Order: sequence, then C-alpha cells, then structure tokens
Amino acid sequence: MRLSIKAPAKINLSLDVLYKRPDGYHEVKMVMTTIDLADRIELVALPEEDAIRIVSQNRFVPDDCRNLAYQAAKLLKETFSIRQGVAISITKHIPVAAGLAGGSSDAAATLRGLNKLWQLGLTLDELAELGAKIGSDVAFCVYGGTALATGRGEVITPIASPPPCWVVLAKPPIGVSTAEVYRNLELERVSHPDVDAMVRAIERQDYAAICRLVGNVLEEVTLKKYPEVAHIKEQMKRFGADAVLMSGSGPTVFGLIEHDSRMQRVYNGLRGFCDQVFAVRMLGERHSLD
Ligand SMILES: C[C@@](CO)(OP(=O)(O)O)[C@H](O)COP(=O)(O)OP(=O)(O)OC[C@H]1O[C@@H](n2ccc(N)nc2=O)[C@H](O)[C@@H]1O
Ligand SMILES: Nc1ncnc2c1ncn2[C@@H]1O[C@H](COP(=O)(O)OP(=O)(O)O)[C@@H](O)[C@H]1O
Repeated sequence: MRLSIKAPAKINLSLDVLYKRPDGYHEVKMVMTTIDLADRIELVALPEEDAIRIVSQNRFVPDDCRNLAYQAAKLLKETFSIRQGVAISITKHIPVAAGLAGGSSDAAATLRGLNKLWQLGLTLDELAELGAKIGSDVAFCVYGGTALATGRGEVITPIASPPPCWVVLAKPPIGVSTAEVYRNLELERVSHPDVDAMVRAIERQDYAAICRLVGNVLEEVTLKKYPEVAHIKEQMKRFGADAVLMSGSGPTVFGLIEHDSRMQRVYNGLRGFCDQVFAVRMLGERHSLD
C-alpha cells in the first residue's frame, strides 16, 4: 500500500517569547498559519521488513534517525508495537532550516499518513500530543490552518483564517539554528508584539490591522547576525509589500500583499538578487491536507 501526503510550511504572523522556563525551553505566544508551499511525503508499506527507510534527494536533509519524519515513524512503531516497516520518500520544496517548519511538517504528515497506513484510528489531538515529543512546532503542523500557539508552541487553539492575500517569501542562502536564536535572545531588551490584538484583527478580518500588527521578537537576534535578512526586508518594503516580517527563527522573510499586480512587482524585484523566492497563498482553515 502507498500513500501520498502534503506537508505545508508555516509562517508566524506574530511571535512573542514570554520567559525562559526551568526546562530550558521558552514560553511562547504566537499566531501561526499554513501556506501553500509544501513538501510531498510518500509512504510505502514494507510488510516483510521491520525497518524505516528515508529517501530524499535533498543534500541538506538527513536520511537517518536525525530526520524528523523518521522520528515520527519510530515513535508510532514503538508506542503501538508495529511489527512492519515503511519507506518514507520526501520531496522537499520547503527550504531547509528556514523558519518555515519544513522538518516539523514532514514529521506531522508522516504521523497523519501512518495513522491511515497502519489503521491506528488516532484522533488529530492524539497525533498532535505524540508530535509534540518530536518538536515544539509538530503539534501545530498536525492540524494545519491558523492557530494561537502557546506553551513551548505545542498548545494549539484554532482561530479564524486570515483574509485572503499573497505571501511572498524570500530566503537568503544561509541556514539558521533555532536553538542558537533562542539562546541569544535578550528578553529584557526586546519590544513585544501584541499577539492578542493580532488574533482579534484576524477574527474581524481586518487586513490593514493584521499588516500593522505583524511582529516577531526573534527577528532582532537573526537580523543582528545576518544583515542580508535586514536587506531583504528593506527591499520587500521598497517593492511595495503591505507588511514584511521574518518567519520563526529565520532567515526567511515574508511579505503580505493584497493585490496581484503588486505581488508580481515584489516577486520580480526580489528575484533580481535572491535565488529562493516564492509567491503563494495562505491555506487558511484546517482542511484535508492529503
Ligand atoms: C522558532 C519557531 C517558531 O515557530 O520555529 P522555527 O524557526 O524553528 O521554524 C519554533 O518555536 C521552534 O520550534 P521547533 O523548531 O519545533 O523547536 P524544537 O525542535 O522543539 O527546539 C529546538 C530548540 O529551540 C529552543 N526552543 C524551542 C522552542 C521553544 N519554545 N523554546 C526554545 O527555547 C530549544 O533550545 C530547543 O532545543
Ligand atoms: N524532514 C526534514 N526536512 C528538513 N530538515 C530536517 C528534516 N528532518 C530533520 N531535519 C533537520 O532539521 C533542521 C531544521 O530544519 P527545518 O525544519 O527545515 O527548519 P526550521 O526549524 O527552521 O523550520 C535541519 O537543519 C535538518 O538537518
């Protein structure tokens, strides 16, 4: 049996860090939404072989136990004593180590897919709880859609989808370590975005307010280390994006744009100096991801 599952990227429209917790993680409060930039995960049952095989053509993606999709399969196998194997083929479209949760989304898609392939009958809530053991962003990726994420990112409250608009993404040719960005965050110095106001703006479909309220406390850390991220932000603003922000720990920058012609101008302008540029829609609500 064979299954193909879509694994979409996320962006953080608002990202606040409240404090460092005794367990070493940071307490966060953020608004996340899935976008139509996705990896494709193909699962093939290996009934005769008790192994997890990862196939990926991307040289930045590990093909062993370091792969988050591998860890998802292993977790399900061990938790439910599954005695058969699976081949997981990952076609990457989401840039790696980019602040877009590509690896987390691959893990979440693997959880959703294996739930079907192995007929486990788990709910999304149960899959999300398992996913949180793999990484903080995996729970959100299990559901997709738009949500307020709290705790270390694994406590998910669904909210309305933002009004439709374009999302133009540009990733400079650097990879960022999430752990390092959190480590270098100086909480007493940052200005905090108003996450509750962002949730309210989304609930009342107020595009202008959403654009005004975007904010990310991690931006300062990454911008300081990589001036090219600040440069992309400036250019995106200059070409006419309605709002511009770094996603997650970066380095990807996204712009929100309402009108098609403006989107084209921003996209073409960025392509002039940046290799990885995408223009996509938000996916909005929780939906059938497969
Ligand atoms: C910053 C965010 C925003 O959505 O996304 P990315 O930039 O990774 O996409 C997330 O908080 C990233 O979540 P995720 O990438 O799943 O992180 P994890 O694997 O759980 O943790 C990696 C490391 O980041 C730090 N970490 C992560 C989450 C958190 N709430 N506090 C932390 O301090 C810890 O040092 C941890 O060891
Ligand atoms: N399936 C996967 N896809 C991408 N990266 C993965 C995957 N599994 C493990 N990784 C590792 O996780 C790290 C972070 O990747 P990714 O999830 O793309 O970034 P981010 O956390 O910034 O959103 C990468 O450096 C990579 O080595």
